[in-house]
Formats: sequence, structure tokens, C-alpha cells
Amino acid sequence: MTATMDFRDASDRAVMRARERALSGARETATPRGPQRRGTAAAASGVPHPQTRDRILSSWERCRRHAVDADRLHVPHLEQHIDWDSRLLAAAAPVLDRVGELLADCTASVVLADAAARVLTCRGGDPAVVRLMDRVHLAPGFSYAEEAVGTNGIGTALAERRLSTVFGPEHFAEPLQRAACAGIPVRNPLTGRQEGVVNLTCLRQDASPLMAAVVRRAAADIEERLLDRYSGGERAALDAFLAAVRRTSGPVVLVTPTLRTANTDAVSLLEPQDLRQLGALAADLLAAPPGSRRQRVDASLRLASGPDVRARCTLIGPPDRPVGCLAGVTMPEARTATAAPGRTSAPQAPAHRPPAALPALLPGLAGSSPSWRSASRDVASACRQRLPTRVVGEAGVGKLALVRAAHHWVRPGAALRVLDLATTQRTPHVLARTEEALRDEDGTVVLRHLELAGRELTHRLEALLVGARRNRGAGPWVVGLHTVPGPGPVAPAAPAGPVPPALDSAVFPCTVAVAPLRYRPEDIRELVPALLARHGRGGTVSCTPAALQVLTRFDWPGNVRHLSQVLQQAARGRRQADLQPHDLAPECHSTCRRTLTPWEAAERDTIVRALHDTAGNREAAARQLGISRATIYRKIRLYGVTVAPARAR
Ligand SMILES: Nc1ncnc2c1ncn2[C@@H]1O[C@H](COP(=O)(O)OP(=O)(O)OP(=O)(O)O)[C@@H](O)[C@H]1O
Repeated sequence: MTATMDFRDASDRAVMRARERALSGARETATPRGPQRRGTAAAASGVPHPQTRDRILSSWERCRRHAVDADRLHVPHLEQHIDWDSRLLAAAAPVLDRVGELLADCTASVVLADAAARVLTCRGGDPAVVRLMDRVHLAPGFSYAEEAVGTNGIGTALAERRLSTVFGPEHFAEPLQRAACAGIPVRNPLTGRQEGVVNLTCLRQDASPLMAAVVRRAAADIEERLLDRYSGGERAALDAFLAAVRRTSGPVVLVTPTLRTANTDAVSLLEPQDLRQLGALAADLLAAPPGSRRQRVDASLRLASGPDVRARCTLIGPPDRPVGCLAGVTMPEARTATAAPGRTSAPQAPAHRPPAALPALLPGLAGSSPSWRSASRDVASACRQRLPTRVVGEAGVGKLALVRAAHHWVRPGAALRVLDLATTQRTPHVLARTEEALRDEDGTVVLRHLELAGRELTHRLEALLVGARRNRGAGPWVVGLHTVPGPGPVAPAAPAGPVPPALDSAVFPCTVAVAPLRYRPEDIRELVPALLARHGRGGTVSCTPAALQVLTRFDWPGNVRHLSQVLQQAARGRRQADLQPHDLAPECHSTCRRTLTPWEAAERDTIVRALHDTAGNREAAARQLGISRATIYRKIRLYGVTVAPARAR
């Protein structure tokens, strides 16, 4: 083996170790500081890129939050959502042909994806890279969004809005680690929006710094050709739109005979049906007979959230030959500017009470760790905006509890319907019940255990949910709960075989990940009294500091549900008690990570009980059990039993 190979292997191992640590949540130790950090991943591929490490760690952080599977690839197939006649594809085709020809003798393949990371087309590449791409579904119709497949040259470039190079083990999902890629967003030169990504993929041993230069050049060429595809009228309309966005704050919508676009304020502040109403006002003005068409029209608009607002539509170009129309509204909360294009001040909208601030923590739930806070805030905010949301996390972390609490806080009195796929996965039944639930405009519809839906049910649900949103506008708040495997026992209802694709981001644009309890042990102190109050039958059962310490050290493979069961068992039959360590289930006194057989669990429990009986004295416990000292020490090590001798406590 050559010295270079040794060096590369060592660097790969360093990246893998950093990845392991990042996967286990140890972000701070995963980033060695100083020059030693620099170039480890870069050296792995022979590509000098000093920034790679920090950016890759940030991407891994995002992947962890999205509960991306690090061991297996789940590449959603979203062909039906792709616009195969898009300007991007048409503008890019000749550029990609040229790059494909250039790469004829190289091992890399060039890939174009749209703004949602869905692969549109691939060119070039030798048989080895084509085989690899086939294996990992890097092919037209499949989505390489970072939240689905983890760190990669397409999804990560879109997430970071800049050039992204990912080499070998820097990929989050293990099956992608044989590849290296460089991707860069293609921007619309008029609106500045990301239209897609152009990416080069090769086997990681073939990676070269030139990959970044090739994709930069290709993206610039595609952007130039995109500009050429706009007519003079469209360019003038887009210029007017951009000028209006710069001049004012608030929602602005542009409508031309061939284009519809909106600024970020419009997308974030307005509901879809508000956007449709505003677009319709502008389209009406454009479609009015030339003789009666006015340059500007003011109208009153009732927003989906309740208040009436002033909307203003302004033609772009003379009334007899307009090239488009701008529409804007003055939002109730907006203090300063107006979105009405073509003016610097606007009539003030009637004063409306701003919605109450979101609570820092949702009532009825315990825990205040940063990750629990952030999940609570995100779920409450999605509930208020009725943003279709996927909540992911291990079994028993509190996904349903969070959604329930957010629903009751935001929409008290409205109906909450939970359809649990663990009770039935019969497609017609689930579809009928979902359809019925979706008719309730005000409520919340929760699809629980979405991971159990097979391929057919997933696709049918997807069509139903997207269709309902398109036809009806906002409708109820739709939430999908997705239970991901953890170290705890697998639910008996879990299907055998490969996991079907989850409902994609077109159905659930928002994803909230709830962290396992072992990553937020500080919540246990608050959860224990809250859960004991549930199980203590109105009495005053509490935990001694020693018992609390045992509970805090345990890693809770079944999460909050597990903790609740242990406390329920410990509090059973008591109305008043201070729970001691020995009142807690024996499993809490062991740190063994693997799932024990029933026989092993019984053996561990017997040893824990004997140690409690003998105040932690190993010899006395061995005598009580009739086994040798050597055996009890071996078993204590095997099961990670944590009961300490009394004097050491
Ligand atoms: N922060 C919390 N405060 C109080 N109780 C909680 C909290 N989190 C979870 N629980 C309780 O823990 C139990 C499990 O929670 P929940 O059913 O929401 O889990 P889940 O993540 O939806 O589980 P699964 O994936 O298995 O369906 C419930 O009894 C719930 O009330």
C-alpha cells in the first residue's frame, strides 16, 4: 500500500469518526478546532477545500434534525410533480449536452435537478459511475432533497444556496459514500430565485477540484440562456416587480399572461387562497377590455385569517398594451410600508389585534430543554399557520402529545381527529376516513404511524392530501406522525421488508423532529413530577434525589412513554411515598444497550434485586443467589448494572 493510500484511509476514518459523533448528537466534540481540522475530508479525496468540514457538520446537523436514515437510502420518487416543460430544462439542455460531450472520456456524470432537488436529467459518465448512480437512484424523477437523502451535492447546494462539494464519507447516508459530487444552484437572473441545481457526480477516488469549476461554468451558461428565454415584455414585467419589491415591504404578486410570481413576504404572510384571490384581482384587471381598463384599481380583500385588507393592482405598461400587473396588500400588522406597487405610502389598514404570541412551552407538557422548546415552538407555529407538518421521532417521544397540545392551544374547541395506521392500513378505509376528516375546515387531522403505510396507500394519501389542499385552500391542519426506529423494541405492527417512501415534501412542507429523551435528560426532572401526578391517584408520590439520579442516568429506549410506565409501576398502590432507587424497575439500574432476551432480562433483574437487598455488596449478593463472586462480577459487567455499594453512593 502506498503512503498516499494510507493517508487517505486515515482521513476517511477521521471523517467517519466525526460523522459517528455527529450522529450521536455530540456536535461540539465533532469539530476539532484549529488547523488540524482543516483539510481532513479534503485530503480524503485529494481536493483542497478548507471550508468543507464546518459546512458538512452543519449539514449533518440538519440531517439529524430531519431524522434522515444514515444507514439506508430513502430516495423519494416524485416524477408526477415535475414540470417536464420547464424553462430550466429547455434552457439547460444544450449546456448539458456540451458538458456531457466534454465528459465523454471522464468518469463523471452531469446531473440537473429542479428547485425541489428532483432530478430532471443526467448526461455522461463511465459505466462504473452510471452503475453507482443507478444503485442510489440518482436518476430522473427521484428527489435528492437533503432532508430525504442527507448531505449530497444537490440537496445541500439548495439548502445552503451556494456551491456544495461533498466527498465520500462526508455524505450522511452510508450508501452514497462511494461518490463525490459538486453542485451549484442555478438562479433565475431576473428574480434571483433558485431554479435548480447543476451537479457533477463521480466515484470518490476520481474527484478533482476542477469539478467545482465545471459546474460554475455550466450554471452561468444556463442562467444566461434562461434570460434569453424571457420575452421583452416578460423582462419589463419582472423588472417592475423587482423594483416594487425593493421599494416596498409586504406581499407583492406579479401576474403576466405567461408568468406568476410572488415575493417572500407574500408567500410567508398570506395563505394560499389569499394569494389566489390577489392573483385573480390582477388577472381581472389585465383581462378587462382595453377601453375600460384602468391603470390602477383598489379593492377590499377578506383574508383567510379573518381581517379585511386593502389590495391595490397596478398595470405595468400603458393600459392599452400592458405587459403585466402587480398586486399588493397592506397587512394588518404592517407598521410601515405597503406592498401596493408604484407608491411610497399607502392607506392604513384598519387596526387588528395581532395574534397572541406563541407560548414558549405548550401548556400541559413538561420539559424545557432547548430541543424540546424548539420542537414545541415549531409545532405551535405550524399549527397556527395550518402548515401541513410531518412530525418525526422515535416511539414515545411525545409527537402526538405535542400536536394535541398545539391544537388545543391554537384552536380550543375545534375537533382533533387521529387516524392511526397501526390499527388499520386498509387503503379504502384509511382513504375514506381521511377524506371525511378533511371536510372539517377548522380542526386538525392527524395521520399517526405514517411509516406503516405501504407504497399504494402512501401514493393514494399523497394524491388525496395534495388534491384537497389545491381544491379547498387551507382546510384543517394536517399532520403526519412518523415513528422512526430507535434502540427500543420495534412495534409489533411494523411491516417487514424495505421501508416504503414517506409522504414527500409537497404534502408536508414542514418537518419537525422530536429528539429522543436520552438526548435531553434535563427534561426528566420536569417530566417525573408531571407523570407521577398522573399515576399517583391524587396522592403525593414523589421521587427522592437518589431515585431521580437513577432515572436521569438511564437512557430510556422507549422515551417518555417508557419513563411513564416505570413511574406508573413504581407508584402502583401508593398514595403517598418518596420513591427510592430500589422502587424503580431493575432495568433502570442497568446500562446495557442491546435488547435482552427474556431470560437475560430476568437474570439481570434478579441480580439488581439481590444487590438492592444487600446494599450493593457484591459478595453478599452472590451468596444470596448461590453463585460465585467471579460470576456476579461478570454478570454485572455484562448487563452494565449500576447499583453501587452503599458506601460508594
Ligand atoms: N413533554 C411531555 N409531557 C408530558 N407527557 C408527555 C410528554 N411527552 C410525552 N408524554 C406522554 O408520553 C406518552 C407517549 O407520548 P406520545 O403518544 O405523544 O408519543 P409518540 O411520539 O406519538 O409515540 P408513537 O410514535 O409510539 O406513537 C403519552 O402518554 C404522552 O402523554
